[in-house]
Amino acid sequence: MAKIDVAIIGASGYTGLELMKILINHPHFNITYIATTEGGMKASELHPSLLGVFEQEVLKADASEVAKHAKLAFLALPHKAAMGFAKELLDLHVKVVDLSADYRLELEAYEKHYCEHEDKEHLKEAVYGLPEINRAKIKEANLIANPGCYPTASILGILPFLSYLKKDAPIFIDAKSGVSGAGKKPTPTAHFVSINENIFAYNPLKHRHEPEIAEKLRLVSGHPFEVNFVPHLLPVSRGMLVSAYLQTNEVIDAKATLQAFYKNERFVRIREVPVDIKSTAGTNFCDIFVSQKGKSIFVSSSIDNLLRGASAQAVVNANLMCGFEESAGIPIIAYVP
Ligand SMILES: NC(=O)C1=CN([C@@H]2O[C@H](COP(=O)(O)OP(=O)(O)OC[C@H]3O[C@@H](n4cnc5c(N)ncnc54)[C@H](OP(=O)(O)O)[C@@H]3O)[C@@H](O)[C@H]2O)C=CC1
Ligand SMILES: CC(=O)N[C@@H](CCC(=O)OP(=O)(O)O)C(=O)O
Repeated sequence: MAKIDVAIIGASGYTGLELMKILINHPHFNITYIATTEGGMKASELHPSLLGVFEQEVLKADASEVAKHAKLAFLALPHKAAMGFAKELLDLHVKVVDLSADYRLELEAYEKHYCEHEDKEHLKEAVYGLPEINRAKIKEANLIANPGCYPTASILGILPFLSYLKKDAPIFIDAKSGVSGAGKKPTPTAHFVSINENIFAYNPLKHRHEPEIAEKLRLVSGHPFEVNFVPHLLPVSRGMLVSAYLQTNEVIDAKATLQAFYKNERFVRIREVPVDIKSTAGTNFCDIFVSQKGKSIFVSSSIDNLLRGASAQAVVNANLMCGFEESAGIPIIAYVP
């Protein structure tokens, strides 16, 4: 089978590196174009870990050049920078998997929580790339809005219980992320001295992922659940642990419900003991554990923020868009110990 040529824009960042690591060995994709804002170096100069492994030239990002070299492009750019580029690529008939938040939300919510949208036309056709809820649509899509890392872990944990939830009870989500979730640009909170042997909440009840989680739960359930979301920064490089506290209408068998819901899903694993971040680090798995006391449910999920939360999920989406096996080239062996 002929390989499909793909581009990575934003190759200098953390998710750009993870995309390269997955795509270098992918059975059906060929990296033909990689770019940063300025270009002019080799991939191994951007990321010394690629020395002797992947020496491709990094170019200055240019949409018309992408269209000459690739059928599909991964955008690993910050919000706002991504939509300008995506618009150009889509007009040139290049399929796009956008890792940023630019196409994830309905217009009104996006403009309330981010900025004015510069590509309202394509926003209408974007498909939210969480395969467990949108697999059929992803297969037909030209533009994928790859989900945020916190929303991926949160939605996957809550989804099996949505139809049993008490409609007037708020959903509480306590989330913790490794520092790579903030991207490679150093910030005061990500400084070694601030984060080492420390833990703290940030943007409690006003993080931009709260509306993303609420919107997707509403679209699946038809009910506007109140979502209360509090993220924390963990003193680790990668990994994400999300715990949700739920109330059901009736007493259900939570574990049986969870198992039945995900029985055919390759990248969701149901754990018998509370989940941990090391068992999913380096993989596309979302591990989920559930415990209950009558109608009160504790559901906890773990993902690698850079992989299931970004780059590996992006490649799963590209696999589906191109008619390949969903799991082709997707990492499944965790970085343990
Ligand atoms: N890190 C994570 O865990 C997750 C990240 N995401 C999303 O994926 C996208 C990429 O994230 P990540 O790789 O972590 O980010 P990084 O900050 O590590 O990398 C982003 C890259 O984009 C390039 N860039 C291009 N235009 C701009 C600009 N205007 N301002 C700043 N940088 C620019 C920069 O490289 P250069 O200037 O060299 O071109 C930079 O290396 C983001 O939208 C992020 O929100 C989503 C889920 C999880
Ligand atoms: C630890 C940390 O800072 N995490 C980021 C979210 C991760 C991410 O990149 O999500 P988006 O794709 O929506 O930007 C944050 O809280 O903003």
